[in-house]
Amino acid sequence: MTSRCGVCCFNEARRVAIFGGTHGNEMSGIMLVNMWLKNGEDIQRSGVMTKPFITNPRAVEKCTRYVDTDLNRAFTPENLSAPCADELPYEVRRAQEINKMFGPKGTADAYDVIFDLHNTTSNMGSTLILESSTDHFTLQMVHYIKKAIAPASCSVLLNEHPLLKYSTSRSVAKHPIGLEVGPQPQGVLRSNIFESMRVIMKTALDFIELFNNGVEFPPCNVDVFRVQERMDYPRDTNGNITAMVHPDLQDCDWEPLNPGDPMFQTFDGRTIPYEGPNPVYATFINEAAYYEKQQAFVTTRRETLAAHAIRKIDQ
Ligand SMILES: CC(=O)N[C@@H](CC(=O)O)C(=O)O
Ligand SMILES: [Zn+2]
Repeated sequence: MTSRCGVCCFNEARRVAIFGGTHGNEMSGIMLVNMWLKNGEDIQRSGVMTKPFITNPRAVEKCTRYVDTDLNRAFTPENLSAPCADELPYEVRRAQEINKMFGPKGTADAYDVIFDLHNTTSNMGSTLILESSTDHFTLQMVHYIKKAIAPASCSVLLNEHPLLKYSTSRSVAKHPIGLEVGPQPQGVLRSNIFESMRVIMKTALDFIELFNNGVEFPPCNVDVFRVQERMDYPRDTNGNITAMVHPDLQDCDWEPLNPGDPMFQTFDGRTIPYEGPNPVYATFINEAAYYEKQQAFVTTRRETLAAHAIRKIDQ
């Protein structure tokens, strides 16, 4: 990235990948990618090479999140540099392959953009997930998508928390972006969720085409929800949960959770309130995949980010 006259300049985004099946039971992304592998009409844009790709085929085949370990946590420097060996967990070997094909992560050879398609059992609607508040290319893309799909809406989750950030499949790209759409049960395909995801992907590719054609995008603001804290269920000494998400919180993703508001409900009907110091916005509420990660929901706070003007580097 270079900056001149307050405009951030980036190389054309010529190599773009769309990942589906990073989790093998999140059906919309898997079905879309398989559809696009057969017929790529939706995703063809002039001057853009877009590659649809199933990231965890063994998990897809079994319709399970992962086989040995979560692929969307596997792209750590240690894993990516581990000597190749048959004893390595399947997803670690797969991460190394993906890093070779689409990376190497952190280098000039890496793909320009990787979209990673996910579904959640939470009532989050369409959510774009960003990993950096200073990537003005993805901020501009998110702004474009939000405007283009209105009155439909799309939230933006920013995960650059020093401890809670994880090493995603998309992190191999120069500009990583996650797309999380719910609610959709694991292993289930819902047409409305599939369609929302398809529209957002088409819109994102429209943005990339415009950018590559030399369109300059003026400065703008983007409202995001920044990941703050992970909240676990109450558990007994054996690690079993002793309460459920409270009915007043269930399905209330992106709504304010105030100190004193009901948070959990014990099996005998007692309410456990939220006791944080100030109001937060909860999301990933009751995500099925997060029971094993000791996480009932995530708290976020709202923030407005200023995106710089961008355009492509003159060649
Ligand atoms: C439900 C789910 O899989 N969510 C994704 C979120 C992300 O891609 O950052 C994950 O935990 O990897
Ligand atoms: Zn997922």
